[in-house]
Amino acid sequence: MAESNLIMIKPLSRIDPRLRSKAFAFLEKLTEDDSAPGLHIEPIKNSADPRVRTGRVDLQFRAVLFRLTGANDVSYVFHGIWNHDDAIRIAQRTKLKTNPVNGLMEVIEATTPKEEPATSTWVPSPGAPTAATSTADAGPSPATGPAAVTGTAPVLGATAGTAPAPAPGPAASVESAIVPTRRPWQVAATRAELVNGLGLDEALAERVLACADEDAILDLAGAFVDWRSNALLELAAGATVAEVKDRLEITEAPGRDDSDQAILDGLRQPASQGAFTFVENNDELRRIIEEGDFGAWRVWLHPEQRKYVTRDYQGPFRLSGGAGTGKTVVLLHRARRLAKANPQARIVLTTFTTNLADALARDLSRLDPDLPRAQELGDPGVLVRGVDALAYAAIKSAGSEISAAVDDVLGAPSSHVQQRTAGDAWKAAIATAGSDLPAALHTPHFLQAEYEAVVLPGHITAQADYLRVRRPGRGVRLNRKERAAVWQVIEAYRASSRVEGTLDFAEAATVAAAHLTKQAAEGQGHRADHLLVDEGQDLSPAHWQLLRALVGEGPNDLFIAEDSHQRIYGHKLVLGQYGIRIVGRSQRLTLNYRTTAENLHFALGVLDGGTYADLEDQPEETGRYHSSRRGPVPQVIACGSMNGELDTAANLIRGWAEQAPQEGRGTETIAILVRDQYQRDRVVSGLGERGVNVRPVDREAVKPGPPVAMTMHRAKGTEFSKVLLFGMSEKSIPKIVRGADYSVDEKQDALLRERSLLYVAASRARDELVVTWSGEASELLPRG
Ligand SMILES: Nc1ncnc2c1ncn2[C@@H]1O[C@H](COP(=O)(O)OP(=O)(O)OP(=O)(O)O)[C@@H](O)[C@H]1O
Repeated sequence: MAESNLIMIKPLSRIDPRLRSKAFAFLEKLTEDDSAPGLHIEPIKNSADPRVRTGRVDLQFRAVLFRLTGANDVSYVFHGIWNHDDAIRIAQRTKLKTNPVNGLMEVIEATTPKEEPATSTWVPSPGAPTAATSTADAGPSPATGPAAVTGTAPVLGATAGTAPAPAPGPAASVESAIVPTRRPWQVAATRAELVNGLGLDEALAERVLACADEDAILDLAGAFVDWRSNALLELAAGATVAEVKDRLEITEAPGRDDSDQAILDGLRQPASQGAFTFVENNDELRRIIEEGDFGAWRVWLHPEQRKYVTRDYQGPFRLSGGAGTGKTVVLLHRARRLAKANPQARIVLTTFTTNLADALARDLSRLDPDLPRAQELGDPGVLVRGVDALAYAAIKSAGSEISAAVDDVLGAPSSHVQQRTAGDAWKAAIATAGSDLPAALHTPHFLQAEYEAVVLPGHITAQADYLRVRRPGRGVRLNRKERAAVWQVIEAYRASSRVEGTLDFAEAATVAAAHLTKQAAEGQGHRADHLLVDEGQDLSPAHWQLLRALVGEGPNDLFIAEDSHQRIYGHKLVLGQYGIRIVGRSQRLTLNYRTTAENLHFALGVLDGGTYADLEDQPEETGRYHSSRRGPVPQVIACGSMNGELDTAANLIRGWAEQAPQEGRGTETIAILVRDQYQRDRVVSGLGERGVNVRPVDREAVKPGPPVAMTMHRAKGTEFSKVLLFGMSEKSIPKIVRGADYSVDEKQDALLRERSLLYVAASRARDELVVTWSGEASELLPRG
């Protein structure tokens, strides 16, 4: 009996649900004893690679594998499962090889069996994807075969078919020309650099140079499973050969032969681990098979992601990246890496809302169900909490000692601060004490922003201090009289909260930070060793003060994931002002895993016209991001009336829901996103009247069942296969942007947040995106 290792290939690991249990049983047996008679592990006559084997999954299906003999053990590379005849043909033609320049392993398909594999000719297997309509069941699988298992030129990442969206209802006109798709492209490298520097063979280099537009190079990238897929994607995004090598951590390793050991060595390089993984045990194998492509993030990290997971930093680090570039995935893996390295470490993983924190907690369990989890702030293990929940936990654990911090921040001691201030408290304070306020400042929005950006962070408790405080980044200038008027309202607000025994969220975070800072100054230490922050762009000054106070300065103290294009709450700020000095420790992820290139292009189009700065106040550019996947161009549909728009939506959702089972998905992977709860409920009832059942989602998680409707804010952190953005008319832009009562700066910032909100919403769509409105279209929609 001979145990063996198993190496799974990323895109081929998606196995038709009907074959999952058989595939698992087969592979489990293979790792226990590859000579077990039921497996029928057999070499193939006239095969291009003598290492190739087929194995019997059941009467109809065969697995194709490669057997590698290392110094001490045997490993199998799992290539895929096909119908018997296809499997034999693929096994005859496919070969593993070591790249002569960089030593990485490659999967090559020979044009004919036993012919020296045509490394110089890329040969798509029958039915392999060549255009935007690549689907998960491309390849030689029969109708009953494994939809996800393709030929040697499989599709990367496509999880659902890309059938055109069902026709819109009556009284609607499709404005599909809004999004240009084909963008001209030219490789930023010479032929010699591609061949001698990167390691592409001559023919592939030729094909790369011949690609005239983005579609062509993306299609070419999708034809490979090994390191070349990511390398071509980087080239598609405009990288030079030096940049590709740097991002994928490709080093030169000439002289490696094609021996089994050389191939195994090549497989262990970071550039290979984005596509190949050594399966650790049967539990892991089961999860890889069961989760298929949806669990790919758990197993196959892009070399850049891996770098940010494993590297140590001597202080705060900032990882930026557009929607869907895998920032959250990095955070989850990094939390796990830190917890495994030191089980006693107190690791806090936090984000802006409770919903997002719940999603992080669920995904961390998916990543590693056995990871030690902390229940309370200060316990060893990983604690996952929303940032406001951290503040309240710190306040609760302080007991009556919190009184001094309340005094410090608010100017009067109190330990009765567990309740939250009512949402309309600023309005009430303006009504009580706002008579001297100029009209432009007469808004709860302005006062809350002033309070959170200037008053609380500075621990200002007296009018005299407010009158002379610096107000960087606040836009609106205030003279002395205006400041006095603002202060009167702030005092009224504080007085009312004092009577009620409440704190608002920003006050709670500031008070908690003050308490923790004092404790640390008294030598009582900090509550956490490592803090990992998601959605950093949405956090307020008080949050950053709290986070800085929770963890002492030191190695791996703060790791911040953020995307300033997705700031939909709060105001722009600069981290350095809150004791978080990044200086030179920031990097960006650019490969979008979630959305198709077409949807990404649309989403990025929404951002045009806004100017953005990151958390270090550096300009943030749009347009750097690229996607590995292709799909239909988003449809934008103008409707004559609300009723017409509802008819269109009903048609569309009905059609998508019918397609879902054929595409192997539940209907809850379809979402309608709207601007607010009122509209959400209106859509749900309007569709109900048209016989289409849609479930409104609020705070709860999305569960298997009918399509869902939710607000664009709630959609943050989620993703769906198909998304309808409903009601994208000019009227959907809220009053603060249109109304006369607001200052120019406030309006501009609010408009920027609206753009970001639409960008967030559009970037939730993995496969298909449709946008509808009635009346006048929102000015934020991209124009063709
Ligand atoms: N290495 C990977 N392999 C496969 N899928 C991945 C990988 N990394 C991320 N993904 C998938 O891409 C999608 C987006 O990932 P993630 O949520 O981490 O991105 P994000 O940058 O945090 O996005 P957002 O800013 O929009 O929240 C998820 O479906 C995730 O599973």
